[in-house]
Amino acid sequence: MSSSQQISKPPNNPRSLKSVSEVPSDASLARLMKPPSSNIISVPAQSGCSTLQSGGYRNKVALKPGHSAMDWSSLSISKGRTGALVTGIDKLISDPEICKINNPQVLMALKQGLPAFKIYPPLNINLAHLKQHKTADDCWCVLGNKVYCITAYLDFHPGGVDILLRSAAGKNATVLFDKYHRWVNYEKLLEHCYVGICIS
Ligand code: HEM
Repeated sequence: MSSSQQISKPPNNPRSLKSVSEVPSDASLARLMKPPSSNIISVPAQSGCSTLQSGGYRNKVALKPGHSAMDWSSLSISKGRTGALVTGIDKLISDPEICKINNPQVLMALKQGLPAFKIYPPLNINLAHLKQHKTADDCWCVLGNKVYCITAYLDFHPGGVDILLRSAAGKNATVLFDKYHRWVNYEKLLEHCYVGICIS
């Protein structure tokens, strides 16, 4: 075989033999591809989520300027890290029942200004005490078995302040939280608002 014949020999790849018009377009290729369903974890529908109501209706509220998810993230990192987003600590320290159910060293750390989310072992908080934090300027709730102060988060909540004051303030909000948005990572979102463990 001469060197010129070698150069003109068509390559082995059969696709390169087709004319441009024979090569399937992206859309027709996509039709031929195996559906990706085998890679997708099946997630049950969220019946309580307003996003799934007919017509794509969403129950989100218009947040005030400066109250986006990004703003919350900055606030949480700046102020939250110092413990400044947790309200009502004075009430906690002066509650005799709380003093009884907590290790004195844990309470001392709190009195000395250590942010609650940094305290280990975490503070124990009973339901009677939780109920004392149910107003817009001092609002706590339970998610899972964890107590969070959501006072600063109220105005950042995409579902609005009212629903939180009605259904979460001073209460265990786990069932409703999961009903509306099980996918929201509250442990991350409220990381610096963590107060302690709820003991019943
Ligand atoms: C207490 C901690 C809570 C946090 C950190 C939180 C966080 C969030 C976030 C991040 C969203 C946006 C979700 C998305 O776009 O996919 C949202 C939406 C919403 N939340 Fe909450 N939430 C909390 C509690 C609750 C509770 C207790 C209720 C109900 C009683 C509720 C009702 C709603 C509603 C109605 C929406 C709008 C959903 C939509 O229309 O798609 N939230 N919340």
